[in-house]
Amino acid sequence: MSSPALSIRNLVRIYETEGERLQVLRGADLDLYPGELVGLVGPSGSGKSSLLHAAALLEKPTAGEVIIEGVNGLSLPDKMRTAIRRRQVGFVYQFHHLLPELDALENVALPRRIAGAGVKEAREAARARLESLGLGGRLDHRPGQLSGGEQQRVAIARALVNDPRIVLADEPTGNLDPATSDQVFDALSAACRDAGAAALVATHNLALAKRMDRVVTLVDGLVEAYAPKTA
Ligand SMILES: Nc1ncnc2c1ncn2[C@@H]1O[C@H](COP(=O)(O)OP(=O)(O)OP(=O)(O)O)[C@@H](O)[C@H]1O
Repeated sequence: MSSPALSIRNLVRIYETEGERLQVLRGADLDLYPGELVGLVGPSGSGKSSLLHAAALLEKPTAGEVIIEGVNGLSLPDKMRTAIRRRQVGFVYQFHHLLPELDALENVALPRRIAGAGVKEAREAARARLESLGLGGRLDHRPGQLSGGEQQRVAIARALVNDPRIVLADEPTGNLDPATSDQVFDALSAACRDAGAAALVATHNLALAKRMDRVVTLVDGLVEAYAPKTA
């Protein structure tokens, strides 16, 4: 078997607010392999977003390791950690987080520009991603001129524009009606498979989760193989 695209080791996340101490992750471990699509489920408040944000190197957990390309990203100086995050990790949020004043092409090209590409290369990469997601006719539309499903597909294109090895998605269809949710999920899984990226997708939608290659669940701050409850 190939080596994992992402390994999470002994991840601990404690939130301390006004004297209150909440331990959300208690030593979570997870390996994510290239090309696989993994569902992350668990009750509201179980720590799915906390795990994804730590895995994306967006937030520093209390303890643990996030190993990408064989390196623990959490042990790196800020600049190097940011560089790995930009190059290797794509993130899709529940709400698209697109910049309202930029059109679809500019929104998708932006992370590629930030990663160092020239204007032409970034626009070409953005165009290719948007076209493969069925948005070739929407390149110059701003987010406010797009439907909810289209906005999420633009957000998926943006997450993939730097050809990351890892895609992390936090309830990417949670804000959509069931039919659109299915379409956006299909677009996300096809885009990840085409790119050979490993994907971890948090969802409350068990029907969607079961369409992934495997499902893991957060139980008492630990990652476990998903075991559906039997009646
Ligand atoms: N910055 C923070 N400060 C304090 N507590 C926080 C913070 N972020 C999250 N929490 C708490 O940590 C717990 C886990 O939150 P998290 O968002 O990771 O769960 P989740 O499984 O993604 O939930 P949901 O399914 O509702 O999105 C929750 O009880 C939440 O209130």
